[in-house]
Amino acid sequence: MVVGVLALQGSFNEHIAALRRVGVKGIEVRKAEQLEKVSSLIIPGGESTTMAKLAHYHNLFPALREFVRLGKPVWGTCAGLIFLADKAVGQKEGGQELVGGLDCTVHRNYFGSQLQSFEACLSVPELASKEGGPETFRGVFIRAPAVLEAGPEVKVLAEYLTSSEKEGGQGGEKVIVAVRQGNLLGTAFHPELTADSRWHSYFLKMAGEVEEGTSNSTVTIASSSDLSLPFNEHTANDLPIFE
Ligand SMILES: NC(=O)CC[C@H](N)C(=O)O
Repeated sequence: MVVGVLALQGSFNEHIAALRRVGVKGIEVRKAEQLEKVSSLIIPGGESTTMAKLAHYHNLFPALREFVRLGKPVWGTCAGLIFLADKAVGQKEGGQELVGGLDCTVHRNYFGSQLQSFEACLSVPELASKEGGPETFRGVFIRAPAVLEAGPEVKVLAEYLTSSEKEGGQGGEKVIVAVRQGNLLGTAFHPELTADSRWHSYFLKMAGEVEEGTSNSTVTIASSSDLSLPFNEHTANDLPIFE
């Protein structure tokens, strides 16, 4: 399986490295014709406004929309989630172009500025292995978006309980941070910045099922030896800066 990774801006190298760790080749996609060579696509985190400008410049939007429309598997992380949403709020003046397809409204910077970046332990039942592996996942949130509204076809895979007012919202509020709608997967955080490759395995399994035509919204994750690896030691101060 060859997975395309949109390589206009942001953490595309980290996704390619994460794919390599699970034994899959990821190839950089910058042009519409390169999309024809891949069966699934990851849209990385970064800065969605900049990425949208670059995608527009390279005339990629029609091909990306067609890719989604054809039912090919696409995973958007952070800025990539914003790209996939049908609607985004909190955009810069004049708005920004979206690929769409995911029946969601996202807030671009729900958790605040770069300084409000954080890590949090999330409960993700879909990531638990059959053998009873953990369902918890350490999410790295960098100036992260959140899903404000999700349509009936959207399955919520993870929520985050805000604990204080400075993280946005009123505190003690549940916000949606991971979703799946058929062939589309969206995470508000950055699994490619951790050593835990279960989200990449989840996407590959999902992509395999979409290709075989046996897709439903449930994917079984095999237990992964990667779980014993330590997480990368990111702190809010040494996280990559995405403007
Ligand atoms: N880490 C990220 O991808 C941040 C996304 C950012 N909030 C945006 O609007 O693009």
